[in-house]
This record gives sequence, structure tokens and C-alpha cells, in this order.
Amino acid sequence: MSRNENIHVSLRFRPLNMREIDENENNIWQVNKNSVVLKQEWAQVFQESKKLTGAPKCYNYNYCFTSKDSNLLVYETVAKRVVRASLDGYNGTIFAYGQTGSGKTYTMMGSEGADHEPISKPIRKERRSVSPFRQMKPIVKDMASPRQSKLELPKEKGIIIFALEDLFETVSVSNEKTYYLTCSYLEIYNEQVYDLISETGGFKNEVLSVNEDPARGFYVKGLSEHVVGSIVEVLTFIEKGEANRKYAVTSMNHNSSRSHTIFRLNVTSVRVLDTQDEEESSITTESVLNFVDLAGSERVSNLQDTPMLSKPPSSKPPEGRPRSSRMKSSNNLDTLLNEGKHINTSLFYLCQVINRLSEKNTAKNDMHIPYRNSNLTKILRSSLGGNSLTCIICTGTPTLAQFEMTLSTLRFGGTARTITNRVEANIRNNKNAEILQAYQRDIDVLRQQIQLAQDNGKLKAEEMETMQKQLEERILKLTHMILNKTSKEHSKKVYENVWSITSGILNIDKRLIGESKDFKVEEKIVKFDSKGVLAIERMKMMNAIFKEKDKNIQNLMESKQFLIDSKVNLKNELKKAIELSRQISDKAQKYKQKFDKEKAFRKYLDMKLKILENQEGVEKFPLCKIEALEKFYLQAIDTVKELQVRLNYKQIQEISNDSGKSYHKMWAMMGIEPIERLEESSSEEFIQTDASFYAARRNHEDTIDLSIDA
Ligand SMILES: Nc1ncnc2c1ncn2[C@@H]1O[C@H](COP(=O)(O)OP(=O)(O)OP(=O)(O)O)[C@@H](O)[C@H]1O
Repeated sequence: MSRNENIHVSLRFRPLNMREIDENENNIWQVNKNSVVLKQEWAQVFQESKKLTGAPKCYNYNYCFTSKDSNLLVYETVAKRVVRASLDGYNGTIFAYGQTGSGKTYTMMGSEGADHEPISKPIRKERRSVSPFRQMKPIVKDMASPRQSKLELPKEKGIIIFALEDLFETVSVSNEKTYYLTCSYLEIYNEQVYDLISETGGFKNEVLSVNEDPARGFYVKGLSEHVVGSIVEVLTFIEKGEANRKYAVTSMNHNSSRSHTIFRLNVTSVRVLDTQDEEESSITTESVLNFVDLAGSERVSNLQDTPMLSKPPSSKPPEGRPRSSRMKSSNNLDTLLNEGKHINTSLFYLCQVINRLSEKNTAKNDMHIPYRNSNLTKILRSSLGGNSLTCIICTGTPTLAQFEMTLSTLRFGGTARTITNRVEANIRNNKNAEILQAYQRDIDVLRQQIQLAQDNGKLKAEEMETMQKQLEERILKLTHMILNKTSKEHSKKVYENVWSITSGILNIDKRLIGESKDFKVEEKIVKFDSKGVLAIERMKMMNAIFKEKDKNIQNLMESKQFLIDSKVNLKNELKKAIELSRQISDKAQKYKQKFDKEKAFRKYLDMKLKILENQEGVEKFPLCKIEALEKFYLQAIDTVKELQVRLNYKQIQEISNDSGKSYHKMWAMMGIEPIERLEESSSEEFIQTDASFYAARRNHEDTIDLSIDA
């Protein structure tokens, strides 16, 4: 059942800051519960200067807050209703609208402490008002019991934190419904859409497109959606997103948002009915909750007054987003003016849509609404004139200097208040199959996240454990949800149905663990007979899978280490081999030198031989010369021998005189005949032979006297 709901508009003035107090500025607005009006004394001033004729205009809103009112009061009064409704399937949008520096971020995100310093004074960094998420100290993660987690939340919490606390409080105690939440965070900077928390949780400098689908309406293609199980997880994502968001110092705000941001929570709930009707066994609600922090409208003159501005020599402003996601938008005038131009243009289109919608309400006709003019209005289409409980918090600066800008905000709020949305809860009656499909989707997303983290090597053991726990928790919930609500008589039939449905999930695991784990049809009924057994089985299975994966990772790490070691060894071996080869090559070099020398020598010899060969041959040496030589040689020998004989003969004579019989020994001493012969032959014969030998020789002698001296 749909119903008409007007956009809920409230107004909030911030307190004066230090600069305004220094400059003797005043709060010129009188705030009542549902209206604001110029204070009497200021109305008089305007009347006297003829800027105002008649009584001052009273601007009416659903609720008006004084500058002393806290964010908690704002949440309780205007936002809580929308947040709570999201749990019942109503889309909701909460956004802050107002000029720059009027307190939009303070309202949505909270603050570490209000800044009351004059902006013209040098900035004291430690007291700057920064989005609390950009100052948040590391969060101690405790996914299992988010309530007890040690969160370093900002001193002044913003609406988003209150909303999350509220949501998770309800979700965690709900027995009737099972909830699951996903979140995404986008930024529209210079009319381009960026994902502030992409798949890996970081920032991708990638422009996303806003597409239109007949069923879904406008949607951001490729925007990441993260399953969140606790407030800590959501805050971690916001913190990451805030670190990537664009801020800059301007004359109006030390920490001015340079982009519009939309933080989105998708809330799904499943309630299983106590019915035997298989076709309508559960109810699912789905809702989208948007928290929009718009960049503030600003005057060019204000931007030009910004302290510490630098004007670059080439002044073409960058159209896209600066490369470094964490970088603030640079404080040069052209960049600020370019950003300001885009902010003002998109806010102008927003006002245009609001005005048209307001006219449409009164004219009750089919008027064209120019949503397509900007990405902001495309994305907020269902929040403005569509199916959404929308609440706008208009923020204003209460000083005279900002009178015109405040007036513009007051008018915007006044117009928006007249817009009627057609609101309807997104409720569906489901079969079990659909619930299970939803869970399976959820489980698949978790699996993908685990896989992605694993692939990136970023998943630490404890993170893996947490993710695994979430996965198991969801599976457990799913099983309980179905089994608890089933009457005993029909249990078997339902179990069989559940089995056939969950087999899809089980199949995935089979794929992971191989075909060995085969579940038989008979077994399944037995398993389902005891409640929760399926979940336990599956938990065990998942545990086993993760353990196996852990082991594989361990093995891979070991193999990697082994390969690294082997590489080092091989490198050393290679070094040795190179050294050896160097030595061998040195030796080879030396041998080669020797070989070359030998070769050269051989060549030299060959050459000499050739020379000899070419000379007149030895055989051609004159024969007469040879004979003369031979003769001379023989004569020389004979001479020597004879000299010896003469010498020995004397000795023999002496000996034979002594003995007479041992003469043949004496001959032997002379070396003329062998001893045997001396023994065989008679001494006279021997002497005769010997004498004839010398006689023969004597024939050849001319000069040598062979006569033996007595
Ligand atoms: N209600 C409030 N109480 C105390 N301080 C506030 C309040 N609202 C805003 N402030 C302070 O005013 C300053 C400007 O606020 P904030 O940054 O939220 O403005 P903004 O509208 O988001 O500006 P911009 O559009 O430039 O981003 C901050 O220092 C903030 O702490």
C-alpha cells in the first residue's frame, strides 16, 4: 500500500565561529519550533534601509533547531524515523543542504570539536574541524561483538553514526527477522562519479557512469557494494571513503567539501512465516538508505578571498580528479573556481528539480522533471518525488554577512517541503527458494571477497577467520530460520525441499573440495532431522576447506622459499662456473701461446730442412773427400792404438820377464783379443797374427813409424 509523504524539511543554524565573534557579527535570526524569521531589531534595520517593506517573512519548516541543539537531537527528531522505516522496507534519504561552511558535514558526519577560530588567522592544525572519520584513530576490530568494540568515535557524532548504532541495535536483537546489509560510498566531483570504496576497499581513480534501467531506474554502473555485519565494518568503510574524499581550505571553511557524497546502505530483511504454504513461506523487505552530504554553494568572491591561494602560471583547471586520491583539492584559485562552478551548477539543477516537483504537486499534471541534467539529480531521483522517505536538513550561517546565502537556503527548504513523494514499502512474499537464493548471493559475495583478498595476498589469518565466521553465521542463520519455523508434521517434506535448494550451495563446496564428499539422498533426511546439523556440517566443511587452503598457501610459501633458496644456490654455482671457465680460458690462452711457439719452431726447422734439402745433397759430397776423411780417421785410431800398444808392450815385457807364462793375459790387457782366444791359441801364433795385422796396416802408413823400441 503506497501513501503520499511530503519531504520533511528542517532547519539548523550553526553557532557563530571565532572569526564572526571577532568581527562583531550577530545572529540575526529568530528560531522558533517550526519557523524562522528575522529578529525584530534586524528587521527594523532592513526596513530603515528600505531593503524590506512590511513585516519580515516567516519561513516554515517541519522543525527548526537552535544553534545550541546537538546532532543527537537532530537525529532523534528528524532522521530516526527514516532510518527505522528502512528496516521495514522503506527507502529513505537524509541529506544536508546549505551554503558552504554552514554545518552540513558537521551534521552528517559529526566533528572532533567545533572550530570557532577566525578563518583569516593562521590555521592551527590541531584544532581544525575535520570530518571525524578523517581523524579517527585506528579501530580495534571486534566483528563478533560490535557493541563491545573499542571504537574511537568522534566527540560529536553525526547522523550517520547515530543511524548505524540504531540500525545495528535493532538488527542484532531481532529474532523475528534476519537482516543483511551492504554499503557503498560514492562521490560526485566536478560532475564525475567516483567509487570511494572500490572492491579492494581503496580508491580507484575511475569515472563511473550513471545508467538507466527500466526496472531499477538510474543506477551507478560498477559501484562496489560491500557486505557489512557490524557497525565497525561500516565505519571502517566510511573512514576509507572519507580519506579519499575531496576537501580544501577556503575562505569560508577550513575543511570545505569539494564534492557531493552519497553513503548508501542496502537493508534486506527476511521473516519466515509460520505457515505451511510453500508459496508464501517468508517475507522479504528491501530498502535503500541514502546519506547525502552535499558540497555547499559558494560565491566566487568568497573563493577569491581564500587565504594562501596560489595562482598557477597556466591556469587551465583540471577537469577530472587529481591523480592522488588522498590529495586535497589544491588550493589554487582556478581549481577552487572550477570546483565551485561545478558545485553551484549541480545545486542549481537540484533546485530546478525541486521547483518543478513543487509545481507539479500544485498543478497536478504530468510535468517533465529535468532529472537528467546532472548526475546528482539522476542518482537522487527516487528520493525526490519517488518512492522514498526523504528528510532534508537545511543548514545556515546566522550572520548578516551571509544573509543572502541563508535566504537562498531558506527558500530551497520552503519549496522542498511542498514536494510529495509516493512512498511504498518494498515487501515481497517469498518461497524458501528465494530466501535461499538471497543468502546464496550473500555467501557468494563473501566468497568473492575472500578470494579477492587472497589473490591480492592481503588476507591475514585473523581477517580470514572473521570472514569465515560471518559466512558460517549466515549459513547457520539460514538453516535455523528454515528449520525453526517448520512444523514437525511437514518436516520431512520441507527438509527435502530445503535439501534440493541448498544443494546449489553444497555443489559449490563440492567443486571446491572435489567429488569425494558425496551426500546421499537417504543421509540428507537424517541430517535434517536434527536442527542445525546441516549448518554444523557445512561449517565443518568450510573449516576443512579453509584449512586446506591454508595448508596450500603454506605449501606454496614453502615452495616459494625453496625456489628462492635454489635460485641463490644456482647463482653461486653459476659464479663458480664463470670463475672456472675464466681460469680455463687463461690456461687455454697460455697453451695456445706455447703451441704457437712450437709451431713457429717447427716451421723454422722445416724451413731449415728445406734449405738443407735444397742445398747440394750430402750424397753429392765428393767421394775423395770422404775417403780422405775416413783414412784420416782410421789413421788417427791406429795411431792411438799403437801408442797404447807400445806402452803396454813395455809393461808386458816387464811382466813376462817376471813370470814368462802369463803373457796371454797381458795381451788381453792390451785389448787386442778376447781372453778365450788368448787361452785357446798358442802364444807364438797369437803374436804372429798380431804381427801380420800390424804389417798389413803398415802398408798404408807412410809417415808413422811403427818400429818398436826395445
Ligand atoms: N551545529 C554546530 N555546532 C558547532 N559547530 C558547528 C556546527 N555546525 C558547523 N559547525 C562548525 O562549522 C564549521 C563548518 O562546518 P562544516 O564543515 O560542517 O560546513 P559544511 O556546510 O559542510 O561546509 P562545506 O560545504 O564547505 O563542506 C566546522 O568547523 C564545524 O565544526
